[in-house]
Amino acid sequence: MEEIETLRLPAPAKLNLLLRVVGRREDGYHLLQTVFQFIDRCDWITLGRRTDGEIHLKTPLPGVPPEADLTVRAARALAAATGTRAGVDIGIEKNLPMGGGLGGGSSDAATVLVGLNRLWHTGLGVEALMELGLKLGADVPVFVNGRSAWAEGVGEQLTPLDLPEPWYVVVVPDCHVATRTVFSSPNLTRDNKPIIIADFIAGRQENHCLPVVMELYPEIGAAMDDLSRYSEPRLTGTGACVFAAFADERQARQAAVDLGSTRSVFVAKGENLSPLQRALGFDPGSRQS
Ligand SMILES: C[C@@](CO)(OP(=O)(O)O)[C@H](O)COP(=O)(O)OP(=O)(O)OC[C@H]1O[C@@H](n2ccc(N)nc2=O)[C@H](O)[C@@H]1O
Ligand SMILES: Nc1ncnc2c1ncn2[C@@H]1O[C@H](COP(=O)(O)OP(=O)(O)O)[C@@H](O)[C@H]1O
Repeated sequence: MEEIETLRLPAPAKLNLLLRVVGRREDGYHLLQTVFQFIDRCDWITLGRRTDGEIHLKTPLPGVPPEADLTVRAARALAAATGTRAGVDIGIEKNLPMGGGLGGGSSDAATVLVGLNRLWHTGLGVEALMELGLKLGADVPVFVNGRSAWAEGVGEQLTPLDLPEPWYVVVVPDCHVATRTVFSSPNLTRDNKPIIIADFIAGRQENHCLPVVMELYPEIGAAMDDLSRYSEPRLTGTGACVFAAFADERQARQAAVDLGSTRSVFVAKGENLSPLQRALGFDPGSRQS
């Protein structure tokens, strides 16, 4: 069988369709209830095999030292866990705004874990990859698993959900939100009562970070006001991006054209199977990686 030398794979964005803060762990991390859905807007990751054991980032991102980049950290984590002597050249085509609440960094890391596990023949199962990913960021496991999900804990306790797959208009406000800033605000309500999945299915879609985010970043409230002229606006994660769902692609595209005269905006389709797993030909329901 011919050896694969290079893989080029998508790293999709996620939206948080709900984000609730229901407590705090001893280490200060917040306990969440959230719903993740993927969208077909993606970064693209290229992985080229090296035989010298080096892990090299060919396309460093502005403001992110290569050793801090989540793709490099993911590759190092997989190498350390498996003891492989293989190396890799990593390329990132960045389409997702950084600090946008779309999970781009976490998704890049997940794509490296899943892609390199294949390129390097390291043979870890999906659970082991999710566990490695969790050490890199709370959002990495859902991108490794690749199914829309209800999540609890810090986002690692996943229950796959079969959701409607609407069109989304996503507005990218002109500001970056540091997740840490939002979670360290004294004004964040941290003791909300937990709900159950059926409550979400019945229509709950609040984001408990929204009041703090609107107070710290007025630009995000302004973007929500603009989007609310077309459909009900929501915040993804701790922001900055806001989004609204449309049943119809034409309406979504028309809203994006209107908003696009003054704002950075894109249209994307909700997807319950991640574009990464689709690209790798994973059978939904199969646990093979
Ligand atoms: C809020 C969510 C929802 O999907 O997404 P984003 O808005 O960042 O995309 C995630 O849980 C983001 O998880 P993760 O990607 O691990 O967050 P990081 O940026 O590493 O977190 C930065 C800091 O925020 C605080 N933090 C983060 C997550 C959490 N559940 N509780 C916290 O208190 C911690 O102080 C942490 O050191
Ligand atoms: N490959 C990467 N892509 C994006 N951000 C990265 C990456 N590696 C490290 N980071 C750091 O992670 C931070 C959060 O990135 P990102 O995942 O895009 O935002 P969010 O968590 O708001 O969805 C960035 O501001 C950056 O400093």
